[in-house]
Amino acid sequence: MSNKITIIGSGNIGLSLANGLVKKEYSKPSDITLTRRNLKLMSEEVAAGFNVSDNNIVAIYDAAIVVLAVLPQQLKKVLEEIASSIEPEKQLIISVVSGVTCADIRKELGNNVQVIRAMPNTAIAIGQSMTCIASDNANEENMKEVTALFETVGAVVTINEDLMTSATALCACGIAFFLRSIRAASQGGVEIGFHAHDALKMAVQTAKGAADLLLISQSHPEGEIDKVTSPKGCTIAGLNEMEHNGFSSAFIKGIKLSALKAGGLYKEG
Ligand SMILES: NC(=O)C1=CN([C@@H]2O[C@H](COP(=O)(O)OP(=O)(O)OC[C@H]3O[C@@H](n4cnc5c(N)ncnc54)[C@H](OP(=O)(O)O)[C@@H]3O)[C@@H](O)[C@H]2O)C=CC1
Ligand SMILES: O=C(O)[C@@H]1CCC=N1
Repeated sequence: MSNKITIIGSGNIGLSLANGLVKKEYSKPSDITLTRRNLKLMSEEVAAGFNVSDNNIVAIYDAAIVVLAVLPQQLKKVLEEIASSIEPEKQLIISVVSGVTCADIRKELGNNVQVIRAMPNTAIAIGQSMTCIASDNANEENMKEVTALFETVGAVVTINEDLMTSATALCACGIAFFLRSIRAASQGGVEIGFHAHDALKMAVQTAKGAADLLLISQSHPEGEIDKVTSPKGCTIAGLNEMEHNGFSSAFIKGIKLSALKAGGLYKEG
């Protein structure tokens, strides 16, 4: 298999993937082709070293892997455009498009095309993605190859395809949820006396420490919380106030709504 990768749709996630693969030395920029319709909107700095094209058919010509990274409502047109140029024996499709099944993609590209869905998040740009992958027809060799690709840029979990919209909400949208919680913490910090840049730095490192406690110690969040909450102390007072205001409930409801929405994006068009 050649090592050429073509990413159709070089927006937020397409570019993040390309940058992550280069940063972690999985690919050379010259082995990655990025496409978009409005090339003028891609700055020279962003495009540096990559092949860029506004012609999807030419761009996929010698690619071993074709990554679909356009919006769900833009996908049908792309699939119709590339359908007769895809070579199923030589080319593997990876789709990061939310709410579109492997079967939906094969309906346009043909039944003998192997399709793997991947749901990364934008931390892929720095090699810290949580990526879920699923397929209903890819062979073991291709699943292994795609697992290895995404493992160079973060952690990978293989899931059943019917859980892909849930993975979208928890992991891909999840980045935004955790970022907002860090922002909220920093705003609280400003109210209690810190300058904004100090408050943000403190909130970010505290969030990183909390995540690393779970990752490195393999412990449960409530076990770690119990270690912080002194009896009659200030932590439990703050935590309970947050819960009285619906903190966990708001997070859970948000994740459920995102999952619901993620499932309908392709059909909504
Ligand atoms: N953003 C995220 O964190 C994540 C997004 N996803 C999924 O990835 C997909 C892309 O999302 P995101 O990167 O945020 O979206 P963006 O809008 O940032 O990127 C979409 C890109 O597709 C390009 N595009 C549109 N039509 C075509 C076409 N016909 N041929 C080639 N390129 C085209 C657009 O450029 P132009 O208009 O110039 O053509 C744009 O660069 C979505 O399906 C989303 O659900 C999945 C995981 C995480
Ligand atoms: O918001 C969205 O629809 C996309 C999918 C997951 C992250 N961003």
